[in-house]
Amino acid sequence: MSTEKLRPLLIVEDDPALQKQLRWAFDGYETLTASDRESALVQIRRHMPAVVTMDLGLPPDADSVSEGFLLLEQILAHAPDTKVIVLTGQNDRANALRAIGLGAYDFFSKPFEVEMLGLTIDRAYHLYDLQQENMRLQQMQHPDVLSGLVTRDPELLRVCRTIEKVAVTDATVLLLGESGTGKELLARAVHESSSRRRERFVAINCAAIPDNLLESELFGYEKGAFTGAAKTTPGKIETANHGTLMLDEIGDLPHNLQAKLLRFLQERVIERIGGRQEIPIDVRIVCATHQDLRALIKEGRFREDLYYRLAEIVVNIPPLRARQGDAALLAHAFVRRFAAEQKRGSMVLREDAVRAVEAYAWPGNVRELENCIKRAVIMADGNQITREDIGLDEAPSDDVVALDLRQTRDEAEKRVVITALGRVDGNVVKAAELLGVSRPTLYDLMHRFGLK
Ligand SMILES: Nc1ncnc2c1ncn2[C@@H]1O[C@H](COP(=O)(O)OP(=O)(O)OP(=O)(O)O)[C@@H](O)[C@H]1O
Repeated sequence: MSTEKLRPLLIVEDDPALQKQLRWAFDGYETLTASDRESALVQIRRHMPAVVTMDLGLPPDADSVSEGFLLLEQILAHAPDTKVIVLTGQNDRANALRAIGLGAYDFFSKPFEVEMLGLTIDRAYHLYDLQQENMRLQQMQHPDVLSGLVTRDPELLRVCRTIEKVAVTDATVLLLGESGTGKELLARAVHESSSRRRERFVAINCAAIPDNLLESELFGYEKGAFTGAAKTTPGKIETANHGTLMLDEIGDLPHNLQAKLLRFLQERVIERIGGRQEIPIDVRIVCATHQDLRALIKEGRFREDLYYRLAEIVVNIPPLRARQGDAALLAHAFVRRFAAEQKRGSMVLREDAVRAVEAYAWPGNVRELENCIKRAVIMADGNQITREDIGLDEAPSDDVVALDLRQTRDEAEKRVVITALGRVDGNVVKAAELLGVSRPTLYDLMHRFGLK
C-alpha cells in the first residue's frame, strides 16, 4: 500500500448523491466535503486545500447563488492562491462569468462530464504547484527575511523553516515563548515573507493597554461615541487592513474582548465603537503570548473557541537557555553590531566573558543578552570586553561546557569502560566483547584511565 499522503481536495456540494459521486470519482485525492458555506470555511482553514470545487447554489437558499458567491469571496480572501472550480446550473453563463471575474479558476455547467472535471482539477493542482515553486524561487532571490535572526540551535532552525512555509499561506499563527525569545521578530518575518509584505505590519500589546482603552485601540471609534471622542478614529485592526496584525500577549485579552475578537475572526467585519456600519477587513493575524493558554482555558480565563481560531499554526520558540551554543553566538553578533553603531572599531569578547555568557541562564532571553552586551560595549575601556564589563559573575567551572575534544572523548570512553566492566562483574574478556574491542585494547584503556 502506498504511504504517500494524498492531497486534500475540497468538494462543496449540498446534493448528497452528487457529493458521493464526486468523492468516488476523485479518490486519487483526499476528498473533503462540505455542504454549506460555514463548514466549507472550516475545512479551508483546517486543511488549506490547493483546489476546491463548489456548487454556487448552497443552503439555506440553494436556489439562489448568494451563499456560493460569498463563499467564493471568502475562500479567495483567506487563501488567494486556491484554485476554485465553480459548478453552475444549466445555461447559467452570467454567473459563471461573474465567478471568473471574482477570481474563480474555472467553471462547469451542470450536468458535466466527470472526466473533464477531473482533468481540470489535475491541471489546477499543477498550476498551483508551479505558482508556489515560483514564489519560493522569488523568495530565494530576495534575501531571507530571517537572515537577521541568529541561531544554530536545531529546534529554532526548525521553527524558522515552519515560519517560511506558513508565511505564504494566510493561516493564523500563534507564537508561544518566554518574554524576549524573539516572538515579535518572527511575527515580522511572517509578514515580510508573505504576499502582504508591502502592506502594514501593526502590532498591539494587549497587556500594555488598560482594559477600558483596549477596545477602542483595537476596533476604533466614531466621533462622539464617548466623552473625549473628538474625531472618528480607526482602530489597529482597521489600520492593518490588507496587512498583518500582531496581537501580542493575547493571553491578557479581557473576556469581553475575547468574544468580540472571536466574532471578528468569524465574520471578518468590524464596527467601530458608536458606529453602525460594518467594515470588512482582510487581515492576517499573528498572535503571541508567554502564557500557557491551555492552562488559562482550564481556569476559564481564555475562551477555547477563540484558542482554536487563533491556533491554526502553533509555533513554540525555545528559551535561550535551551538553545545549544546560541548565547555565545548571539553575544558575538551583538558585539559586532553595537561596536559598529557606537563607532568603537572592532571589539571582541574576552574568553572569560564568553564563558560567563555561556554559564548564565538568561531568564530575560535574547532581549536581556542584547541589553547586557550593549551596556558592555559602552562600558569597556579598550577593544576587549571582559567579564566585569558584562557584569556577570565568574562562571562556575563545572557549569561551563568543556570544549576540549580530547578531554571530552576521554571522559566518555572512561565512563563506558567502567559501565561495561561493572555490568560483567569485572570480567575483562566479557567486557571487551561488550565494547567490541580486543582484550589488549581494553587493557590499554584500563591502564590509561588508571582502572584495575
Ligand atoms: N535569534 C535572534 N537573533 C537576533 N536577534 C534576536 C533574536 N531573537 C531576538 N532578537 C532580538 O531580541 C530582542 C527581543 O526580541 P522580541 O522583541 O522579538 O522578543 P519577544 O519574544 O517578542 O519579547 P516580548 O514577549 O517581551 O514582547 C529584539 O531586539 C530582537 O531583535
